[in-house]
Amino acid sequence: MTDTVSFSQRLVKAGTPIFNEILKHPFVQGIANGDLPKEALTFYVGQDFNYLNAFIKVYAGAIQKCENRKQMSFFAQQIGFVLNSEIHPHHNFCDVAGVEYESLQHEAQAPFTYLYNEHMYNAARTGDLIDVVAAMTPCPWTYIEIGNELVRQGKNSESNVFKPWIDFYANFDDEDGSVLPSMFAMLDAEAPKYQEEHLARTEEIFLKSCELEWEFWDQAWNQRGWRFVEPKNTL
Ligand SMILES: Cc1ncc(C[n+]2csc(CCO)c2C)c(N)n1
Repeated sequence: MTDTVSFSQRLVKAGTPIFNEILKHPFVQGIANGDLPKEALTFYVGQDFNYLNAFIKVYAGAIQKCENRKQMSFFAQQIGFVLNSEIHPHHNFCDVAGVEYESLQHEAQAPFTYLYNEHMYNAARTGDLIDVVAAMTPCPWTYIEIGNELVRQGKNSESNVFKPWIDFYANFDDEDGSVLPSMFAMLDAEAPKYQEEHLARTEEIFLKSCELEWEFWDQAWNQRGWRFVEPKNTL
């Protein structure tokens, strides 16, 4: 019976309690209800710009672990996508906050941005392809699920200032070449090569990224910086 559950389904099942907490988070509820403080929005965009730069570099690290051109072209396409398209939801937040996007592109890295980025870099440095993909999957998985859930709840009405953000993620896989199905397929193709001991560690990598997604929202909601250190801005 357990054999019928794919590895990606196992990860999604394990991550669902964390995803449910993400949905309840006041920042995500603020997107749903079209009401977020300017400070939370600008903090989020400044940190997310930094996160996306790391995400692109982790894709480059994943390319080094590929065994065929199909996998390589998927990651290469995603690098282009993150560079060119992920900026749309950022512009939505900036427009609502009334700030220029360019003014938020040199923010110092906050603690959970650092932790999440380093978590992905570590998977790319020390793990196999399955481990890097496991570290990266909660990013599209949770955002696409948030978008879909908010559309199901009818939150993307014309009156919601965050309609463009919700629609962007709800329609995500139509626009950019099925990132989530491709990542799930890669996880499922790699998983049979490993013993349970390795897969349990891969699951932990996935779950840590899920938890760091929650922390990323929470960090922006509270504008949480370093306690004692004053970090330098990114160049
Ligand atoms: C903290 C954080 N997590 C996820 C996303 C969403 N996201 C970023 S890149 C990408 C495409 C993957 O190829 C997606 C869905 C975000 N913006 N910030």
